[in-house]
Amino acid sequence: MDNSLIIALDFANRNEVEQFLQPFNGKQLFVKVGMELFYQEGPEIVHYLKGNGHRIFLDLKLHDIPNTVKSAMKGLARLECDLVNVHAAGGKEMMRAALEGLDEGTAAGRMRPSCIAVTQLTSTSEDQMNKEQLISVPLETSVLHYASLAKEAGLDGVVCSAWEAKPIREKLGDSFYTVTPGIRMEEDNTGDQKRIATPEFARDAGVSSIVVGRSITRSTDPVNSYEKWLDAWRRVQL
Ligand SMILES: O=C(O)c1cc(=O)[nH]c(=O)n1[C@@H]1O[C@H](COP(=O)(O)O)[C@@H](O)[C@H]1O
Repeated sequence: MDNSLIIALDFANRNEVEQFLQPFNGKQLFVKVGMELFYQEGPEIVHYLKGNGHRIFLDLKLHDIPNTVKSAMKGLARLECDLVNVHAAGGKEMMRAALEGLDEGTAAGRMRPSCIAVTQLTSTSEDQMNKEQLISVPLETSVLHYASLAKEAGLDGVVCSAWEAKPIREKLGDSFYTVTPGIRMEEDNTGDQKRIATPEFARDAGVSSIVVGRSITRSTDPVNSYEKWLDAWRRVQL
């Protein structure tokens, strides 16, 4: 999670993933497998990507009763991904159960996957949160609250927007990961994201990693686009 650029492989099936990866000529990437791809292809897609040397963020955003999350995480740990996630809204007990499941499912001698909690989705605006979730505090307060719960539960970090990364680091420390989607270049389409930020803004906020999906995966030249993004992200890291 150390200044990585994570590519969100939001594709419908393995065939599309293979087509996307083919021009990268075996380059090892940090990729995110989300529910669209996983629900279609199952654990096999993780084996395939790992087999090709990619690091994996398995983004299934677990949110259920603690017992169910624990059992699900026990199974997911066996896939030996680098990073998995839950929804902080599931509560501290559920987050602790997620870690217990991961610990139980991790083979002896292996590192358990890092586990982070989604705070408020980057597609959620403050107005929407106030009206639809009936949370009447500012959005940053809600994100900080969820981040604190995640830390208390023992998680390794959170998913948040780059806008909340700095206050989270200030409150919870630099070693607590802030993984931030909703990153866009000035010229990119916003799509359904509400709390977007540029790579430069993310750098200044000190985020741990950025997640980039459609700006790369829907580009007419994904390799060139990836290199451009990597350049921007690396340049801003200096
Ligand atoms: O957990 C996530 O990865 C996630 C959390 C969040 O708050 N917002 C968010 O966009 N994501 C994911 O990050 C990716 C962003 O994709 P793009 O908007 O296409 O760059 C998608 O795969 C989302 O599922």
